[in-house]
Order: sequence, then structure tokens, then C-alpha cells
Amino acid sequence: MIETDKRLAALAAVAEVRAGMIVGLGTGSTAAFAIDALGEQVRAGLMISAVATSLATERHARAVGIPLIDLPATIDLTIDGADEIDDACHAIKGAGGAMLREKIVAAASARMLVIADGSKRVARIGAAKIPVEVLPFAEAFVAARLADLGGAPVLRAGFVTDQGNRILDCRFPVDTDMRALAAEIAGIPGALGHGLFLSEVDAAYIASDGVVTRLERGARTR
Ligand SMILES: O=C[C@H](O)[C@H](O)[C@H](O)COP(=O)(O)O
Repeated sequence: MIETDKRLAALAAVAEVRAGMIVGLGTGSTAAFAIDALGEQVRAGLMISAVATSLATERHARAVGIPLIDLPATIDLTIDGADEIDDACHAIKGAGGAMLREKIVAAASARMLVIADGSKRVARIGAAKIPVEVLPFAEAFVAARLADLGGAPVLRAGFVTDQGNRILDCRFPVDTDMRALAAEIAGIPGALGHGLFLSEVDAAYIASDGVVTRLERGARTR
């Protein structure tokens, strides 16, 4: 059922893709449904080009025939999954370790859509692990700073990002001010990116028991 919901959410987002667009392709099991659907449309004649947010997505996109380009200055529309999303379209991403490239692609995008099954929808983000990508040289230093912030960082064992870096998974107290936290993490030298997406997501398609709900963010803040 969850797989059906992931697919339905993905199809709803893919319906926003128009000919000629540059599309950002997310990473993960939900984004994979969007890549499959777009690949089908490309093979049927839809002209788009795409930017991949991970090496896995790059391989998948090539396999289904979607033409890929390097990151341009502007992307028209990005479709990506999330680990948690609230009704204001604040999200946590990065369970698959791709959040650094995902954040760059999101920032370059005129519009970003999150797709998810209903298990990802929460009243307030923060229960999911918040991953922080760290330069290996700076691992102990960044871990200590994250611990000072209350994040109880844990190294993701055996995992190396597409950029050759490590991930520290953090859990912060539930009442943490996420916007202040995002700024604090961004200010730690050696912390290269994190999974808090507080301003990037414009809308979300969330499917539960076969019904797709669309969440639309208010005024864009960036
Ligand atoms: O690094 C991984 C990405 O942020 C994914 O988009 C996120 O973890 C959701 O993945 P899934 O759709 O597999 O739950």
C-alpha cells in the first residue's frame, strides 16, 4: 500500500512537468517512481532534460532514457522525496545520504515538489534523524559542535556520500527551533550540508490510502 501511495504521489508531481523543462530528479524510493514515470514519458516523446541529485539517480535516469545535464544556474522544477514533512512544507531529508546535492538542486529550482506517502507527514518536523554531511578531516570537531547543540551525533557507519564525505545523524530535542538550528549547523566549519529543508519546498503531494493531498507553501521566503 505504501508503495502504491509513493507512486501516486510521484505521478501527481510528474503531471506538473511540461515539455522543455529542466527537471531536478530527487533521490530515494519515492523519487524513483517519478523517474520511472518521467522515463516513460520521455520514451513516448516528451522533451525534457534533467539534473540528478545522486549517482544512484543518475544511473536510474540514464537507464530509463532521461537526458541528463550538469547543474545549470536555474532548474524549472524539482521532484524529490522526504523523511518528514509538515503542513507548511518544512521537511527533513537525507536518510539516503543525498541531502547535500538535493539542497543544491533545490536551491537552484524555481519550484520544488516533495512527494511522499502519508507516513512522512507530521504535525511538526524533528522526530526523524537530521543528517549532517561532514568533511572527513573535520569529523571529530563537527561532532563535538553538534553535541554542544544537543544533537547527539552518531556516525553513519560504513557510509560514504557521493562526494566522499561522512554523515553524522543527529537527534535534537523536540522543542528545538529548527530555523535557528539550521543556521547554527550551517555555521560550523567542516559541516558541508544538513537535512533541514525549511525554505526550499514549494508544495508537496502526500498520498495516503490511495488519496493524494496537495500541500502548498505560502509566500516563498528565499
Ligand atoms: O537522501 C535521501 C533523500 O533525502 C530521500 O529523498 C529521502 O530520504 C526520502 O527517501 P524515500 O523516498 O526512500 O523515503
